Amino acid sequence: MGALANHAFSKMNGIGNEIVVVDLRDSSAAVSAEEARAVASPAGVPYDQLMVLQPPRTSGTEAFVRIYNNDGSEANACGNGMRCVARQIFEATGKAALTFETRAGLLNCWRDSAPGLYTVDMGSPKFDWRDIPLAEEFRDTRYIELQIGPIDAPVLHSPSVVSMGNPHAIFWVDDIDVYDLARFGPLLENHPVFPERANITLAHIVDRDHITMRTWERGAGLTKACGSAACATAVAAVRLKRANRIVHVALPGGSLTVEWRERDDHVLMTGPAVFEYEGTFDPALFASVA
Ligand SMILES: N[C@@H](CCC[C@H](N)C(=O)O)C(=O)O
Repeated sequence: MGALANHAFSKMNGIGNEIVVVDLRDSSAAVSAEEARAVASPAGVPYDQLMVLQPPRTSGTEAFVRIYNNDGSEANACGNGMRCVARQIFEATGKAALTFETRAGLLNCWRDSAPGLYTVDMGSPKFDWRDIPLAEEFRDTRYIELQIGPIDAPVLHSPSVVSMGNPHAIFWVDDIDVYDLARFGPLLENHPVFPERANITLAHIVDRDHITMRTWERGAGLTKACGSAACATAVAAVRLKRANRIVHVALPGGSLTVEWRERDDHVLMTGPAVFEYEGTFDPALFASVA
């Protein structure tokens, strides 16, 4: 039956990115890909990412957080989901700052001075083609040239690529709404140059302080917001010398502020985390899970 039957969950969102949080810190059970998919099934609780808190592995951390996309795949990083997890633990503990561990490493989170906003230190971006990863060598990842058959939109051939713990490709366009991202997204996500697939973003630089964007997420499809994509996009724009180190990023579900801090190379993402409802998983959801 697995780890989640009859277990409590919180449904939250980070600027419209649908997040389910499950606290399994008192258990040694792990969530399988099949269980994660069962939660996302029509009878379950719709989500883009399922954030599962497991017992801490490193002293000084609150939890090891495993992150599942709704196709059951696991991600190393999820900015919006981490703000939701942080809000839940801030409210439970009253602490002022928290450290979590993810497959992307240790992440520090704190409450912003503005009420209702939370900051996650997403760590350092990576640009080397081996770290993103790409299937072949590209010396300069500020732009790479993709060989793409069925896409006849030239701007969708030369993205910037960045790892923010997970792989991102950012396509710079004049208007983020004219391209059919639901059609191009899956083709680009699964392009052979991305051996671990990639999150696909269309972004427009409004001015040095403002970017608009929308994302087709690896493993989750079109979402209202992707926090790590906002960080990757801000960093890529700074690398191209087209944005300042602190930039406001507008996504379909709301806005984030992203700072790529010069002194330690870390990327700080600030935004809200909204609590929607809580519940208990119906065991019937997992009846066919091995
Ligand atoms: N929505 C997330 C990103 C979640 C993971 C992503 N789909 C991946 O597989 O890399 C965010 O807010 O960062």
